[in-house]
Amino acid sequence: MTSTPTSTPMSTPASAPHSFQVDLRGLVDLLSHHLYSSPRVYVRELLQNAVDAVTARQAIDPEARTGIRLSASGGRVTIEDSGIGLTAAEAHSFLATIGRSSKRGSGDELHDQALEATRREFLGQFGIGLLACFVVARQIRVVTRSARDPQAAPVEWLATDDGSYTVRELPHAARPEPGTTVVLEARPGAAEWTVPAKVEELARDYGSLLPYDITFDDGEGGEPRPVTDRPAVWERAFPTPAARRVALAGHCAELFGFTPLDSIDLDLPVAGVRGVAYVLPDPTSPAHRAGHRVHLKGMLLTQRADNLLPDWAFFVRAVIDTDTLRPTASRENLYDDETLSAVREALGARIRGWLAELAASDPDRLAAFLRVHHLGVKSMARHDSELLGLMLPWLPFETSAGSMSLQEFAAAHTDIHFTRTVEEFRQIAPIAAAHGLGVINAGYTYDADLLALLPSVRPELKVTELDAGAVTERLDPVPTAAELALAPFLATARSRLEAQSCDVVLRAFQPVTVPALYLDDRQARQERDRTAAMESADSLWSGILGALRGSAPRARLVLNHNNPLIRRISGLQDEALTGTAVESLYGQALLMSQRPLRPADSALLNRAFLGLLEWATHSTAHPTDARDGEEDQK
Ligand SMILES: Nc1ncnc2c1ncn2[C@@H]1O[C@H](COP(=O)(O)OP(=O)(O)OP(=O)(O)O)[C@@H](O)[C@H]1O
Repeated sequence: MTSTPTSTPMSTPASAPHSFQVDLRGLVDLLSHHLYSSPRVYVRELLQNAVDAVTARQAIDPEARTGIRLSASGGRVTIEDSGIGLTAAEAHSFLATIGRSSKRGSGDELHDQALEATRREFLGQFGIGLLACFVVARQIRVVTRSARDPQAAPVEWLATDDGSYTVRELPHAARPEPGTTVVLEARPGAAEWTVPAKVEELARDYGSLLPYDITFDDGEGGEPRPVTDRPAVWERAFPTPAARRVALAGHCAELFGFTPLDSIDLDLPVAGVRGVAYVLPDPTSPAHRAGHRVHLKGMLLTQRADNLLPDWAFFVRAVIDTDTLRPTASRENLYDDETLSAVREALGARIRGWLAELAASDPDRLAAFLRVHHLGVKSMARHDSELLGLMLPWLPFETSAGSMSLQEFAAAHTDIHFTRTVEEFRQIAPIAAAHGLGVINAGYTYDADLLALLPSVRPELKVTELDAGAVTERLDPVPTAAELALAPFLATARSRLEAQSCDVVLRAFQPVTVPALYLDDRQARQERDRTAAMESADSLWSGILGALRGSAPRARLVLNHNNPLIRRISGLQDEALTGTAVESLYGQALLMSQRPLRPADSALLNRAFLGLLEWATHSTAHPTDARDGEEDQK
C-alpha cells in the first residue's frame, strides 16, 4: 500500500497577538488640537464624570449624598463627588485604558438596546474624557473609594502627562466615605484655564442645568457658590404669562445678547426635549446659520448646533435640554442621525405652529414679525411648501392699492396681475387702479417667484403677468370717427417722436387728470438700450448692433382722449406748437414713469421746455426779442 503524500501549504506559526501602544503625548495633542475646539472642555469632562458617578451610586444607594464640590486655587483644580467610586482593579482598568468606559455594556451586552439604556443614564460613553484633562494638567491624581465594595481600601491613581501612572492602596482613614476626588495640577502655559474665575465661569456655562447641586469654591475662604441654577427658566412656574415672558426675554438677553421679538416653547415630551426658541429682533440672512444651545441631560453640549432646526427657521435661536439626542465624540455637536432628523421635523412643526397661531389670533404680532423677517421668510418659502402655504397669504407686497398682504389684496381681486419690474409697476399701477385692475409689483427680490406659486396655495386665484401691451389693450379705444378727425394731429405727433423710437396712440382712460402715459415693456427697453448703445458705439459695433435691430415692440406714448389738455392740443392749428406740446407730453410722461433719461431725452426735454417758454412769452415780449432767442438757440 502506498500512501499518497499530502501537501500542506508552507506556514509559520502565528506570533502571539500584540496590543497597540498609545503615545499619550500624541493622543493628548490629537484631542486638544483636533477633537476638542478648546481646552475649556476639560471642566465639562470633570463635571460629567462626577455626575455619572453620582447617578451610578444613586442606583444602588438612593440615600447617598449627591452634591458635587468643585474648587480651584493655586494652579490646582479639584472636584469631589460621593459617587460610585472605583476599586484598585477598576482604576487600572477604566482610568488607564483609553477608550474603555464603565458606562456602556461590553461583549454580548453591546447590542443596541443596552447601549441605548446606558446612554439614557450617563453622560459619558467614549472612555476618553479624563484624558482631556491632560490638555491643561501635567498630573492627574484620583483618590477614590468604591461604594459597590465597602471592604475595598481607598485607592490613589496618579498619572503624569508622560503616559505613566501608579496605583496604590491607601489606609481606610484616608477616605472614609465612598466617592472620588480628582485633583489636576496645571501644566505650565495652561494657567489661564485653571484660574478660579475661569473655572467658575466654565462650570456655570457647562453645568448650570445639571441634575445635582454643584458648588464652586475659589479657596478665598468665602462660602462656596452654587454653579447649578435649576429648573431651567422655561420650566419654572410663574404667577402670570406676562411674568414668564419677561423672565424668558431676560434669559435670552443674558444668553444670546438680544431681546427677542417673542419666545416659542419647544416641548417634545416623547423625544425628551424641552426648551425655547427666541425670535430674533433684527433681520438676518437665511444663509447665516444661527447657533443653537443644546444641553444633554443638563450638560451644555454646544452653543453652536447648526443642525437642530430646519433651515427655514433662520429667524430664531434656540436653547434646549434633551436626553435622547446623541453627541459626537468631541461632544460639541449633535450626531446627525434619524432621531435628530425626527426631532428637527417636530421642532420645525412647533415653530410653524407658533406662526399659524399668530396668523389665526394675533395678526398684529404676525405683521410685526414679518416687518422684520419678511425677506428671509420669502426666500425660504420658495423652497418649503409648508412654510409657503402658511405664510404666503400674510406676506407684504406692493400693490396698486398700497402695501398690503396677499390675503388682503386677494379679498378684493380674484384676478391678480403683476408686473415683473418696478418700472413697469410705476407706469401701470395708477392707471390699472383707476380701471379697477389689481396689480402687484413683483419687481422686488423673490416676489415674482412667489406669485407664480400663489395658485398652488390658493387655486381659486388667477395670476397673470401684465405688461405695457396688455395695459394699452385694456384702455378704451377712441371712437373711429373721432380718431379719424385727429389723424393729422397724430401724424404730427408720431413724426415728432420718431427719433425717440416711440409710437403715439390715442385712448380714453381714467383718471382724466393724466394727459399721457409712457409705456414700454422689457423688449422695448432692450431695444431702446440697443439704439442708445449703437449711437455711442464705433462703426464696427454700431454695424453689429444695427444688424440686431429686432421687431421688438416700441415704447408707446398713450394720449388720454378724456383729458381736456389733450383735447386742446389736438385741436391746435400751429404745427410747430403742436410738435413742442407733444414733446412736452412725452417728457412729462417719461418723468412720471421715473425712467432714467437718455441724452436724447434730456435734449428733447430741454428743447420742449424752452420752446414752451418761448411761446408763452411770445405774445407779451417784443417780437424781435423772440426771434433773437431763436437765433441764440441755433
Ligand atoms: N469621578 C469618577 N467616579 C467614578 N468613576 C470614574 C470617575 N471618573 C472616571 N471614572 C471611571 O473612569 C472611566 C473612564 O472615564 P472617562 O472620563 O475617560 O470616560 P467616560 O466618562 O466613560 O466616557 P467619555 O469619554 O464619554 O467621557 C469611566 O467610565 C468611569 O468608570
